[in-house]
Amino acid sequence: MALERTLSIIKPDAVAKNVIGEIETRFEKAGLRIVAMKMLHLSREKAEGFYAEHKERPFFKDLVDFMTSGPVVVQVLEGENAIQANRDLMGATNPQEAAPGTIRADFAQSIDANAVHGSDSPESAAREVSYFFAEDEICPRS
Ligand SMILES: Nc1ncnc2c1ncn2[C@@H]1O[C@H](COP(=O)(O)OP(=O)(O)OP(=O)(O)O)[C@@H](O)[C@H]1O
Repeated sequence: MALERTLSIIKPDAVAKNVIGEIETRFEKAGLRIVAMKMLHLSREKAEGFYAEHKERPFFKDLVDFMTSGPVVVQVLEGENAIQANRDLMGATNPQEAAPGTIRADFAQSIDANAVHGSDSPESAAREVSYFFAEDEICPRS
């Protein structure tokens, strides 16, 4: 077991539904420590850079439109196997396929408006955490 950090985003649909607190509670109850957090409204440039790996995909413009449609909450979660633990809490990308009790099953309405993002590998976690946070904005490891 390894202590990891992962980047999580509460997307505009979940912020608009007033479920920020419920989602943060799930992280805390699962033993994922919130070690950095900020609310912001992404510019197109910031959202396009974040999702650069998807820029040739047909859904890229819709994804950027959606991610810039309202504020998001970005946080760094730390814990044992945090990357996979967070993805287990999130559920499948398509909420119709997400297991009962997951964040997406409970709060998401569609594959675009799917409530949360979570890094999917150690490499993407490192890139994504540093895309939003300087090292001195993250609480030191406990
Ligand atoms: N076929 C699709 N149609 C529309 N939007 C999509 C589609 N596939 C993915 N997306 C959107 O792009 C995001 C990034 O896709 P990716 O394949 O990285 O999914 P993910 O890793 O499950 O989700 P995320 O990266 O947000 O945690 C998804 O969360 C979703 O909002």
